[in-house]
Amino acid sequence: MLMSKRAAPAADNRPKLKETLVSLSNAGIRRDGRWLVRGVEFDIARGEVVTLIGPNGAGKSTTAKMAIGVLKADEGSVTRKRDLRIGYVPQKLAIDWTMPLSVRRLMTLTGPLKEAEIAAALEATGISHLADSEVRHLSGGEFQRALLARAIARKPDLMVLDEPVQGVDFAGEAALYDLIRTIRNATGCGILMISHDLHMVMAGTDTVICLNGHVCCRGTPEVVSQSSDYMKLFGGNARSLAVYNHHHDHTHLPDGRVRHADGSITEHCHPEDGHHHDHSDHDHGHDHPQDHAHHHDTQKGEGTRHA
Ligand SMILES: Nc1ncnc2c1ncn2[C@@H]1O[C@H](COP(=O)(O)OP(=O)(O)OP(=O)(O)O)[C@@H](O)[C@H]1O
Repeated sequence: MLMSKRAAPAADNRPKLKETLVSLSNAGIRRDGRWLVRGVEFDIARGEVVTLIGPNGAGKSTTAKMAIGVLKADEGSVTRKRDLRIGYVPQKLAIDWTMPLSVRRLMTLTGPLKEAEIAAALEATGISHLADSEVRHLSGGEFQRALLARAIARKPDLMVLDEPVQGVDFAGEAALYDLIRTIRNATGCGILMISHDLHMVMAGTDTVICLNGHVCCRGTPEVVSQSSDYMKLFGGNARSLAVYNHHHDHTHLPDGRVRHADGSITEHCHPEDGHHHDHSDHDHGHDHPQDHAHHHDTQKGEGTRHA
C-alpha cells in the first residue's frame, strides 16, 4: 500500500502579523467652533471587528466617516491602506421611497456590478429570492440584508456598518450579527461597526471603542464592560452587561428543549449529560471571542444561550 510521504503540516503557532487597514491617530473633527470628536485613536486590522459604542451624539458616525475619508480630520491623522476597498452601510440612506426600486437596482445604484456578483452577494446574505422585490416593501431585516449585500458585492477590505440592525427585531438582530461574522470569517475583511446594542456588541467584537466626544474607554468587550468610565456612561445597563460576558454552550429553544454546541437537542438541560463543554480549560483570549455565541436575554428572541 502506498503511504503518503507528505508529513502533516505542523501547527503554525507564530503570531500572525495583521495587516492594518485604517489607523486613526489623535484624530478630531471640528464644526461651528466645536469639536464633535477629538483625540480618537484606533486601528482596524484585516479580520478584526471593531465596534464603536456610545450615547447619542457621541460622535460615532462622525468617527466612522472620518475613518473612511468621507470627512477629513481637522486635527491628527487618518491613514488608510493603499487602494483600500470600503463597503459602507450608512445609518441613513438618501432614497426616494415614493419611487419603485428593486433590490437588484439598489445593488447597482452606486456603480455597475456583474450579474454573477449581484447573485453571489444576495446569496451570501440569504435574500436571493428578493432580487426583484421592491425595496420599500422589504422588512427591516431584509432591508439591512440588502444593504449588506450591496456593501459586500464589491469585495471590500473593510466594511463600515453604521447601526446594521436598526429596525430589526431581536431574533433578526442575532441572525444579522451572525451573518456579519460569517462574512468576516469568509472574506477576512475588517469590520468597523456602530452599535447601540450592548449585549450583541459584547458577543461579537474583538475591540470595543466607547466614545463620548473622545475615547472614553476601549479594549476587549471584557475589559470595557468592567471599566468604570463605561459604567458611568451607561449606568445600570452597564452593570447588567458584565454578567453577559462568559462562555455559553447551549441554547434554550422556545419550546423548552435545549440545543447543545454539538447540534444535538435534548428535552432538558443537564450539565452532567455529556453535551456540555468543560469550560475549565478554555482559553478566554480567543482571536474571535464571538465564535462562542453569547446572549442572555430571557424575554425576547429565538432562545437564550447559557453557560
Ligand atoms: N456637519 C455637522 N455640523 C455640525 N454638527 C454636526 C455635524 N455632524 C454632526 N454634528 C453633531 O456632532 C455630534 C456627533 O454626531 P454623530 O452623528 O457622529 O453622533 P453619533 O454618536 O453617531 O450619534 P447617534 O447615536 O445619535 O447616531 C452631534 O451632536 C451632531 O449633532
